[in-house]
Amino acid sequence: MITAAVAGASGYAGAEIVRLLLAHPDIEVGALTASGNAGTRFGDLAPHLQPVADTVLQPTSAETLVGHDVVFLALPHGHSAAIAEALPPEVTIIDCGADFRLDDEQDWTHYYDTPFAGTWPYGLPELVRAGGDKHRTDLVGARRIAVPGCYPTAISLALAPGLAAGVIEPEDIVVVAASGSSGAGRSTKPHLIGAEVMGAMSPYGVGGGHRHTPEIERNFTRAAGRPASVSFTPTLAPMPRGILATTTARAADGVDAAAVRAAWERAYSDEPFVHLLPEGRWPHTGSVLGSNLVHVQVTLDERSGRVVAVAAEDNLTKGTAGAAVQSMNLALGLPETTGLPMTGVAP
Ligand SMILES: NC(=O)C1=CN([C@@H]2O[C@H](COP(=O)(O)OP(=O)(O)OC[C@H]3O[C@@H](n4cnc5c(N)ncnc54)[C@H](OP(=O)(O)O)[C@@H]3O)[C@@H](O)[C@H]2O)C=CC1
Ligand SMILES: CC(=O)N[C@@H](CCC(=O)OP(=O)(O)O)C(=O)O
Repeated sequence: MITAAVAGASGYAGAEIVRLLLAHPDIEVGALTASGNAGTRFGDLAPHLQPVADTVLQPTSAETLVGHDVVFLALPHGHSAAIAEALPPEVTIIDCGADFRLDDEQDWTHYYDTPFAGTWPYGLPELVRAGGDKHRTDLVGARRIAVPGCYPTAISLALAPGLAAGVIEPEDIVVVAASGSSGAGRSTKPHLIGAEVMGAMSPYGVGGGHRHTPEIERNFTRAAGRPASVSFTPTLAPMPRGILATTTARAADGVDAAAVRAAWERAYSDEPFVHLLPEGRWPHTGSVLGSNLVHVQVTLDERSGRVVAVAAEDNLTKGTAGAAVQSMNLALGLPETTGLPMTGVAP
């Protein structure tokens, strides 16, 4: 058996990793850690995870994590580098935080308030690059992996096939995405209190202010093979889980609807977790909840000359914990789909 520890198990992302690991046939769940909740019985915070309900949360430190084959970090950003440095190089570390996602130090410094820690392979196996190669190749055998942000997963998977195929232009991309409130984590924030969220929607990070903007732009630049620019507006939706990302980009000259469809089919026909819906069907967050799937649809709006691609995911599953476990499978040489839910929980 392969042993795995989860740092930050008391949070939403960490608990979702535990849920997936409990269904993984090759993994034995070891230490679960927290910060202020250290010393608490895990079942008091995550009563849905009965098999480990009596596990007591330990403090988050290299001492409590060492000795496991795999360590998942689901901590606020800025806390991963010190822990990673203190663990032996042979331990597989999967970081769900932002610390190792970006490769441009200036971008990091602009959007985050901690020192730049470096760049690890990016845990989005299905994301295509210019030339057709996918990020999967970076993850096989890797010992350090950075899981993408939840918005960049849905947004990048929605539009990258068109950029890699040259059927859309990389400048002037517009993205509006709605997220359930679990995307913000478990700690109470005034704008996330039930009465503020229920029955209402609102944008935030408007005007290029959201920290996922450079991550999305970097992914699109890699897909296009030339600089991409994105206007990204996130919105908060009155639901616990799920992201619906609507992306649009200018169609390249002379491109028709068949060429657009063919680009997305080529990118995703062999992907177990990215499902291009039949023509005319549009993604719905309720259909992917609890699963590691991303549903995608694309069309050419001939009137505006823009391609519209929409993706739906569960922010906590494919948007975080599922990507973490899928990346772990690749890192350890296990079949990529092992232990990952292919079915959702609708309605
Ligand atoms: N929620 C989501 O959809 C996604 C989250 N992520 C990333 O995953 C990470 C965790 O997010 P999420 O689970 O949502 O957040 P939560 O707020 O739900 O959980 C945060 C976790 O970190 C622990 N923690 C808090 N402060 C510290 C500290 N100073 N040192 C060590 N541990 C600390 C908390 O412990 P305690 O409970 O004891 O306070 C808790 O276990 C973040 O980096 C986030 O960006 C990535 C993609 C999507
Ligand atoms: C609804 C909501 O608040 N969502 C979070 C994104 C969650 C995520 O992916 O966060 P990390 O980049 O921190 O890993 C936000 O917009 O900040």
